[in-house]
Amino acid sequence: MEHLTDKVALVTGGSRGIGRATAIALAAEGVKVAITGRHFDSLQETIELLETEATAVVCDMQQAEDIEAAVAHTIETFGQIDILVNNAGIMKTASFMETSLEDLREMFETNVFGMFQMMQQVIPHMIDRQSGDVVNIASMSAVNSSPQTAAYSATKFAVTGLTEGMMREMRQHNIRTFTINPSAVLTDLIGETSLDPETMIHPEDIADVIVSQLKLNRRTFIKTNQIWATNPVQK
Ligand SMILES: NC(=O)c1ccc[n+]([C@@H]2O[C@H](COP(=O)([O-])OP(=O)(O)OC[C@H]3O[C@@H](n4cnc5c(N)ncnc54)[C@H](O)[C@@H]3O)[C@@H](O)[C@H]2O)c1
Ligand SMILES: CC(=O)[C@H](C)O
Repeated sequence: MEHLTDKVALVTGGSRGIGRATAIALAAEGVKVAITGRHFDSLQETIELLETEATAVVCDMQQAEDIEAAVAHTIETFGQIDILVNNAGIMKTASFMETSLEDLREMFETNVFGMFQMMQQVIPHMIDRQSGDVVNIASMSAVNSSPQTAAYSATKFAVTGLTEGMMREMRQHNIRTFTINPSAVLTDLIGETSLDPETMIHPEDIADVIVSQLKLNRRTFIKTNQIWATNPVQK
């Protein structure tokens, strides 16, 4: 297994949920962490939980100049980026006929275009160093689409396509790319559910999977996974 100590990670959407849990888990491994999000105060709350060198940057994934500035800040602060965790995302649920074009666009802006721009900013630094790890959070909604989530699913299917093609181009540069496909995780994004929270996946469980995959010997990686709750029960 690889050690992650002294590596540098940039985690998007680090203010809560899966992003916060991942930042905490990476920090516990000795990784220096930069987190991004839209609100300075909630980013600061995460920073206080990190037992490592850490920095926070306000960055709206819908703004290309914010993404550029966040990457520049991370490189200026830590000198490199070894691990990019593309986690920031939104979900708006509605029946197909009630889905507005505006909501579809907003989800594509954050979940797909933001991720695309973040990768285009970070990957050149990884190519220069002939090493890097990109972790893209897709979803089980990238595998199966369902009533009420056709538009969200479309963004996550797009994440899969974007990620796989990029991965096939970049592995010749020793860049590993992991697509993470969780089912329902207990976070603000999922909101109220009929499931007993204790039986759902918790954000820390996703963080554990990410850390364990990153620790694999660099000659190998898990291209895509599917993370399920063992026995989700109704409340
Ligand atoms: N919770 C689930 O059931 C679940 C399941 C599968 C995949 N996912 C994916 O996991 C990722 C994280 O979701 P979560 O469940 O932790 O949700 P969350 O709502 O708790 O966190 C989402 C994070 O993304 C940030 N974010 C949203 N829009 C942004 C923007 N425009 N610019 C910058 N930051 C922005 C938020 O501020 C927040 O920090 C998302 O990509 C989501 O689609 C979640
Ligand atoms: C919210 C989500 O992405 C689903 C449940 O996989």
